[in-house]
Amino acid sequence: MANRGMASRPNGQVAGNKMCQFKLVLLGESAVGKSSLVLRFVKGQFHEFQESTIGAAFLTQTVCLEDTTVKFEIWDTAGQERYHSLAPMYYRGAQAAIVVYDITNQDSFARAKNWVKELQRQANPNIVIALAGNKTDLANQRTVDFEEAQGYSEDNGLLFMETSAKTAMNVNDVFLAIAKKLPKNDQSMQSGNANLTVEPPPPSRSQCCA
Ligand SMILES: Nc1nc2c(ncn2[C@@H]2O[C@H](COP(=O)(O)OP(=O)(O)OP(=O)(O)O)[C@@H](O)[C@H]2O)c(=O)[nH]1
Repeated sequence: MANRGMASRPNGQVAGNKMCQFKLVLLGESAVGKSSLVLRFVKGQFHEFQESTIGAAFLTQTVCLEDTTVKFEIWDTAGQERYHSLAPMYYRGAQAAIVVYDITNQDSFARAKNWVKELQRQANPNIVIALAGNKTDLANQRTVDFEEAQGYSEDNGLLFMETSAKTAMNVNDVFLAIAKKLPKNDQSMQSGNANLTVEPPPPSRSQCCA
């Protein structure tokens, strides 16, 4: 999805564009589709039998805005309860988070609200949070109202979208909306010919630019 129709460098940066790098974390109950959303966004793929994440997974993807290339360093966390205590390592220092629930599972919505609370208390105070109601392709099994989640998001200053990793609905759009909302200040930008090497950073790294 990145750089379509534009001259790009090997690191995904568009020539002449400013480069900006952000750490983004995905949180949410197990099996809501966090890994599937990342796989769709990064590789354009979907697996019906996606394996449950152990610990966390790291991937990167770039998004091109008008004059800025935004590189996301994505930490896909494991949703199983036994990994809960690891989560702060991944959300600390993150500039963005996607909290995911499954629209067919009320419990996962309640869990998502708890993640939002935890982020608001313990993460970077300026963190951009998006709430994603995933599996909209299963709308006939819906148990979480769109309006309820939208109202909750408005009350809590969150971006909100319903998504489907299976059909790709709104997947790129969530990341794009986050990229647009993130502050592009001097600290997060590099000029056009910057040559970034991106290695999996330690989870506690807090600055967005190499
Ligand atoms: N129908 C449908 N199934 C989905 C969607 N997204 C994910 N799934 C399925 O839901 C299951 C769980 O997906 P994962 O991506 O592994 O979920 P996860 O939140 O990363 O789970 P953990 O790694 O355990 O935290 C898999 O069988 C996926 O194929 C979707 O949008 N629609």
